[in-house]
Amino acid sequence: MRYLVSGKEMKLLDQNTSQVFHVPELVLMEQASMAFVQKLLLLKQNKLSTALIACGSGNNGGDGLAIARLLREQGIFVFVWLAGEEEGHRTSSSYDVQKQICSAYSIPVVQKEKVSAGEASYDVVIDALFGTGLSREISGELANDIDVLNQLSGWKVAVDIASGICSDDGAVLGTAFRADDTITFSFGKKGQYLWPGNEYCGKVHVVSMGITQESWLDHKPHTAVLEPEDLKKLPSRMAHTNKGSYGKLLIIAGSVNMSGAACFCAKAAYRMGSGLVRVFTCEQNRLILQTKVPEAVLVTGQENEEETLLAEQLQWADAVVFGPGIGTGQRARRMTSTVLAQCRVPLVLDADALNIIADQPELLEQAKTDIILTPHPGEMSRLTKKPVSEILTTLEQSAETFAKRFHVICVLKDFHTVTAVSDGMTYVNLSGNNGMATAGSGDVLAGVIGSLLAQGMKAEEAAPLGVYVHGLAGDAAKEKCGVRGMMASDIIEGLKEVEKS
Ligand SMILES: NC(=O)C1=CN([C@@H]2O[C@H](COP(=O)(O)OP(=O)(O)OC[C@H]3O[C@@H](n4cnc5c(N)ncnc54)[C@H](O)[C@@H]3O)[C@@H](O)[C@H]2O)[C@@H](O)CC1
Ligand SMILES: [K+]
Repeated sequence: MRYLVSGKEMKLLDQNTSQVFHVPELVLMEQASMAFVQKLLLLKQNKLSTALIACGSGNNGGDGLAIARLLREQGIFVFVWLAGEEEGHRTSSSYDVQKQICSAYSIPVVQKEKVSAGEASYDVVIDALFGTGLSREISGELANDIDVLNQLSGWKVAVDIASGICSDDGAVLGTAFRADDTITFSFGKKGQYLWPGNEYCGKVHVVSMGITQESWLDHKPHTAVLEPEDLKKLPSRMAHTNKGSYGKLLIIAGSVNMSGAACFCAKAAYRMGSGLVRVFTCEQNRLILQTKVPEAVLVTGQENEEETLLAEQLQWADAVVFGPGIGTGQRARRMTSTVLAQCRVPLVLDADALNIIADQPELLEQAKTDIILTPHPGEMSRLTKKPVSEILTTLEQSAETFAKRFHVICVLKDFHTVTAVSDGMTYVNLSGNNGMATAGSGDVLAGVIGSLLAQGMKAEEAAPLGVYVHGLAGDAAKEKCGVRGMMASDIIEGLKEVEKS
């Protein structure tokens, strides 16, 4: 697991490193610039001969000037564009020092007219206009400067973060540099991974520059990303075990004409390691389920006995998934009330269950168990009565607010799904790909998380780990069938590969 930080947190880390550990700002700047250059050369395998470095007037610009000097040492023809100064902005003291050094080494400075005329081309265009200090919309000439940079040909690389992207939430403040790669210092910044910032920052590379975990002091980071080493947290398999050792999962899913959701969910749960899965569904789905997932035990009942049967099944289970394909009719509404009132084991609420709860979110307050909700932005919009556009641009905040308000775990699904758990941690998921935007993908996720819960994982661990594993399964599916042809069943097959990774 590694942490992601906001701009404010990065400033705090910076201050603590300078004030408590006595590392001067210029030392950090030098280390950052050296790490940047090392990574840059590694990425292009030393095949660079010309570079343009656009510098703002703060410390991001100071980095840019130091990078110019270090690239020159490597025999690269560098040109710096002092865009911040040209626009009359106040310079930082470290920027002033770096500029003096650049002048002493006669590093060539180009003016805007020359850059915008496109007279010269550069192998790499480096953006050092703004970093984590960006605090308001970019306007006027500086906005135009960014447009000029975006129109240049060549490889585009941002120093720390693409200028114009808010480090906290990924918003575009006015306009933004479009980077192919971003080389960032010490910790990933949240805005590099949240939409739309992720599209502007390109591939993000975190390099070390001398700020360590010790600089957190008493402050606790609260946003994290899971990594391959976190797979060690998956429930272990013991030698002398049987199917009962790996949890009893109840999946309440499917309705007339909706059998697929139950199939995907149950199959995914078995592929995730469950020993026993029961599917509570309607009688019409018997044939298809018994053909597609013969391993699952089916429970169906007549309308007059369904409530009693459901209550019995809730008693049997170690964990429950409720919602995929149940519809939003009277039967589904009755079941929602029963499940929320009577379930005493960890519960995943997905799909139609979320649409029903959207009409009565207070039902969540009555529940007496750990609840994980897995809405996509459309379902979240119905749950919160906020437009989808707002949910998409405030993904982390939306998940966190909902989790806190209802004391639940909120898995807000998107390209980079955000999971807010009730203890205050939030996870941004980086596994997965756009091939997973396909029908049934959400049912697979619900089955994966449900399976981990039934195997005894705590809800606050099962939710982010399930999301991560689901993404890895999607990545394995991409290897086999690409993104266009990927179907939910391929993601289920991909689950088999995760263990090997
Ligand atoms: N955190 C650290 O410890 C280190 C940070 N370094 C660099 O320093 C950067 C942060 O530097 P700064 O805090 O000086 O900030 P920036 O260089 O990102 O921005 C410069 C200044 O521009 C002003 N500004 C903000 N928004 C503006 C807007 N829309 N239009 C015009 N002016 C605006 C602000 O006063 C801000 O301080 C990092 O991104 C990184 O590149 C490195 O030098 C290494 C050490
Ligand atoms: K930048």
